[in-house]
Amino acid sequence: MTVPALEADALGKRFGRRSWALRDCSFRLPAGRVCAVVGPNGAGKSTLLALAAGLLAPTEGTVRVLGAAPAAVRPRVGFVDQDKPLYQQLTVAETLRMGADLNPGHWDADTARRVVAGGDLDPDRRIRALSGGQRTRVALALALGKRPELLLLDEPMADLDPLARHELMGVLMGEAAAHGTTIVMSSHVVAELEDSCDHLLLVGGGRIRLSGEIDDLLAAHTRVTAPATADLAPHDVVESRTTGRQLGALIRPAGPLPADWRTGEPSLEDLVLSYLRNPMAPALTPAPETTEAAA
Ligand SMILES: Nc1ncnc2c1ncn2[C@@H]1O[C@H](COP(=O)(O)OP(=O)(O)OP(=O)(O)O)[C@@H](O)[C@H]1O
Repeated sequence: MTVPALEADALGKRFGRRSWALRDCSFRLPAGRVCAVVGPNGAGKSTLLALAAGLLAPTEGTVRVLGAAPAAVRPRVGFVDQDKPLYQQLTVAETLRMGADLNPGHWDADTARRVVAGGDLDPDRRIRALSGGQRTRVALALALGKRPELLLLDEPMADLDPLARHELMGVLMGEAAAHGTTIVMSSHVVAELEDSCDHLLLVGGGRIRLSGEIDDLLAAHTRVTAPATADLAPHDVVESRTTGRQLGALIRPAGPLPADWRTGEPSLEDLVLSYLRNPMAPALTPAPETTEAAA
């Protein structure tokens, strides 16, 4: 069996005495996947990534990264925090040199230089003089230069312009394809993730609400239009709305659907938005054994 890139078992993190940022999170991410982590503000995405990066310790449960405790595999993991912490007084070139010094034997200078060059950045410019998006580019260059097996990115595209997003997404996908790098990336822009990600973790209220391969998750759901009197009861209902004599719903069918219902597969954005609009919708997180068998 291949070792999963990321594996959480009943993982929980509490800040202070009562406030749980994450609770009872169990999932398994096979190696080599590009995984989107989505969820509303305050859902627990950054907390989850910081736990995986070993920057926070779990309050309960476990998280294993590349088959080991996060702290034990730090050299094999790249992490770009939402705040992109960099040394403000260093220049761009000095920052990349620091990357090379900190990662002897596995520093990919070409990739790091290419990421920086794509932004037309002056290598002698100090970090403190860069814009937010330019800083993101340097942070991504540092993380990619490390040639990590797992790359954890907390909203990496948030302050990039559309062209830079497109270009850097291409660089990330190129890395994943060329080196089998597992990428876990939180984002609020779901439409952008549809073409690049193959795995989804939807976090809400500190819990995992959806986890799995995106194709499987989409195939498990059906958007239906039925007569207003239709009985949805045997199915798991994510959301439903009646307008006049018609009922529109997103369901997880529990069996064959009546022939007079119109049906279609949702898009990823439709699926995610439906779950976000309906925090009480039943979760779909395959049992770890199932994921393991599929892997
Ligand atoms: N250091 C901390 N101390 C206390 N509470 C915290 C801390 N970090 C996060 N939290 C709380 O944990 C919860 C989850 O926060 P987290 O930053 O993980 O959410 P998020 O999904 O990344 O949100 P966003 O999309 O806004 O970035 C929130 O209620 C937040 O207030």
